[in-house]
Amino acid sequence: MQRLNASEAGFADAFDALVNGRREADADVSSVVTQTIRDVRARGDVTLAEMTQRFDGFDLNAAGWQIDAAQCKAAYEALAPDLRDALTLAAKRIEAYHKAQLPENRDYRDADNVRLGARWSAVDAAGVYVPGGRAAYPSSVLMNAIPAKVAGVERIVMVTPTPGGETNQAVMAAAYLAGVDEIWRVGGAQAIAALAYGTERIRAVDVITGPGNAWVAEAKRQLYGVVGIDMVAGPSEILVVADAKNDPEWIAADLLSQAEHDPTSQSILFTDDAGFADAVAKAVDAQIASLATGAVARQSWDDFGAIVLVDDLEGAMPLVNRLAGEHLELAVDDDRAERLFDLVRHAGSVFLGRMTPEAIGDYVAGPNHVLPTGRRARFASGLSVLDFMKRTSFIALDKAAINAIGPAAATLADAEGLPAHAASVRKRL
Ligand SMILES: NC(=O)c1ccc[n+]([C@@H]2O[C@H](COP(=O)([O-])OP(=O)(O)OC[C@H]3O[C@@H](n4cnc5c(N)ncnc54)[C@H](O)[C@@H]3O)[C@@H](O)[C@H]2O)c1
Ligand SMILES: N[C@H](CO)Cc1c[nH]c[nH+]1
Ligand SMILES: [Zn+2]
Repeated sequence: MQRLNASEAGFADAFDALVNGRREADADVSSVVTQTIRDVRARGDVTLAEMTQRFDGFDLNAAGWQIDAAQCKAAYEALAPDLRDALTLAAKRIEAYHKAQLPENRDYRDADNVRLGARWSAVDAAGVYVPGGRAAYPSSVLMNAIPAKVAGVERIVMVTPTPGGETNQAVMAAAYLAGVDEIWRVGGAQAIAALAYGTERIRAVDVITGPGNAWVAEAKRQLYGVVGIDMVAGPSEILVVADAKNDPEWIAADLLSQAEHDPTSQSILFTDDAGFADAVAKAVDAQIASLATGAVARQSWDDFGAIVLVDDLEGAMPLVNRLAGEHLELAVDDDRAERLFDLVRHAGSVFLGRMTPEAIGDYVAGPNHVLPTGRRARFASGLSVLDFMKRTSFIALDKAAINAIGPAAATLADAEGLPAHAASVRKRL
């Protein structure tokens, strides 16, 4: 973990390095992914089986390529009651939040009696990536598949790695709860390529959503345009802005909640109190020692973690905006959290006040936990129902309407040197 002090000489350069440090697609990841995409296009299922053997350690042809609906239903029914209740609560809250995102069609006539509007429709097929390399993510099943369902997608195809051939009961139960139509036991960049281009077994989809590690995120980025994507959601990140009135143990746990996802996750604390910074650093070290995920969290914290000491928390906000983090906690009194929130320009999701740990958003709050990473909150938003929909505009004119606006169109066509355009309008005037 690096310690930075905003009032020391050299801070600007050190902070620039923190902002510009690449944790995700370095040249290696990028070229490996390009080659993987080529291989999947050329050899389809053969490549998927080979890569699954190499990375997930099992034989797809022997273990089976798919998890079927009956297995998912059985997993749901066999789930421990508290886990089933938790999944159900999460699903209900996620569904309610995302239903409110459904857009409205428009259809109206303007002052020239031109009929204008736009009609929303769902994509035909969506591929949802559910990570599964280091941890199993039933919550990500819900966060992807429920918005797709709410949007009205007819075919929801889930891909997820099953390391060692082990299927995860909670993931299957969540797929049943969310109404996933197909599940393929493949992961990584190869699964994204399979969804984008199709293989002998897997039919291509129109949109791919979901989070994943650096290879998965880079594959989505490279395949955008062949398919639609939600955004690039790679290794998790958290920025915490906290004053000394917090319990350092709570803030340490918040930082570690994202560090434990991936060795390239990033957790950064901004505080205005050097003593509090020391206490959090100490608590992080102590807590890592007792985490089952401690090795991953240690690597993330050591390599990418930071504590930034600032003069005042309001002054930290321009720095926070430059980092444009996936998650931002404002762990201060509620009224101050509102004031700091007003200064936020770039963040995937914001957690207000001392009683709102980021982990609540990961599971049960309702807004989507698939969020832009790698500073992409500057231009991207979290997954929503709209990622599974597209808008078709429409125009209808009658004689009066074309006489009103047609001459201007013909004049513009003349100016562009496109006489067939001009004629197609003038013939109707
Ligand atoms: N941003 C978000 O919204 C969000 C949400 C949840 C999880 N996440 C992130 O998702 C990620 C989950 O990662 P994971 O690894 O546990 O699961 P994963 O499913 O994303 O990746 C596992 C797959 O990665 C591939 N892979 C692993 N090492 C490779 C290598 N050296 N070369 C090529 N391919 C390789 C393999 O195919 C493997 O099956 C974490 O980074 C986590 O932070 C992000
Ligand atoms: N924090 C992750 C998004 O970066 C989402 C998640 C799922 N489960 C636990 N956490
Ligand atoms: Zn998380």
